[in-house]
Amino acid sequence: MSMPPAQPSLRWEGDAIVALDQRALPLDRRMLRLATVDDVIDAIATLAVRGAPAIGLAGAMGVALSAFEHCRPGTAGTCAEAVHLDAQRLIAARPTAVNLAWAVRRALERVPEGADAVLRETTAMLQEDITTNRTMVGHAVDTVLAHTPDRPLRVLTHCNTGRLATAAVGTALGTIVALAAAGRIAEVLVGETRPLLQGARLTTWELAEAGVAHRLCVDSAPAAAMSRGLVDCVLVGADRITANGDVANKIGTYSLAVAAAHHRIPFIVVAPESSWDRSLADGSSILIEERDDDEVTGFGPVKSAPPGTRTYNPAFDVTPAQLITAIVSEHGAHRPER
Ligand SMILES: CSC[C@@H](O)[C@@H](O)C(=O)COP(=O)(O)O
Repeated sequence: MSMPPAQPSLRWEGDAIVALDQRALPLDRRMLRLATVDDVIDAIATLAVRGAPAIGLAGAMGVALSAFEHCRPGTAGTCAEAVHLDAQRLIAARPTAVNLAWAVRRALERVPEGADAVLRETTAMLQEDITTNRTMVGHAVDTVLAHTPDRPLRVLTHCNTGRLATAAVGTALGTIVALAAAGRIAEVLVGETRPLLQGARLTTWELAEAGVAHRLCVDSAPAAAMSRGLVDCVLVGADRITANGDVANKIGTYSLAVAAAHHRIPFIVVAPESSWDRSLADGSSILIEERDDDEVTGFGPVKSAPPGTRTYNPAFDVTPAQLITAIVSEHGAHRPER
């Protein structure tokens, strides 16, 4: 199956989820058909579907798949129990992005009304993601322009926060594409985002698709680029934002924020309201996903470290609120207290 560029990264089709396999990009555009809860868990855990809003939507659709499997007339008791167990497994597929738990729980609320009601809820969530993206990007464009010089900008971004990570234009990357459409982008510097290369494989692909000028750099280059005046603003997404404004995002985000603060460069986070977790006072209690050694000791079949090398491989880090210039959602810009 191949997909023309404008189609969304995931959708419901017939009796299954159809998703672009992000593991294969940019070399191969193949679509996956996820017909069972196990398919969805595997797609989320292996990052075939990735990015906080997108895994939330996939998780919610996973609840719909579970409801269609377990809930038929006369199965009320067993249905609720079975779907709740599947929901717990879906939430556990990736622990850091709160959007996953938020979306799965929202879909779960519809289970007593039957599987069709769960599916309708996921369709509503998908539509909401489209309008949320649009509104959020509008606020984020205004916020960036309020904090940067009046000329085409050099912006730096990390990981992938575009249409692949959401159901629509994206968050930070959607903002960059909108700024480019308004003639306000000179160049985007894209951090490659080791170990799984979401920047190198996905963000460059999206920027090329949108016709936005960009250069790829290794994850250790941004501080040097800032010191040479190559960065006017840093724009990133979020996986979980705590009550005080601490932000968990892709590993490497924290070091970008430290470097940006040192160089007095605005550091702006763009994320929907569903990325906020106000039940946590600050980022110290965010559960950070640790991933397998082999993501660091090589890439795909190519090994770069001696066999048996142990690794430190957190998928995310936490940027303290005081390093953040603004956090922008569909409700507007929030400036964390310093
Ligand atoms: C709009 S996506 C926001 C975040 O989910 C994104 O910045 C990120 O860290 C994604 O990590 P990933 O491990 O690729 O799912």
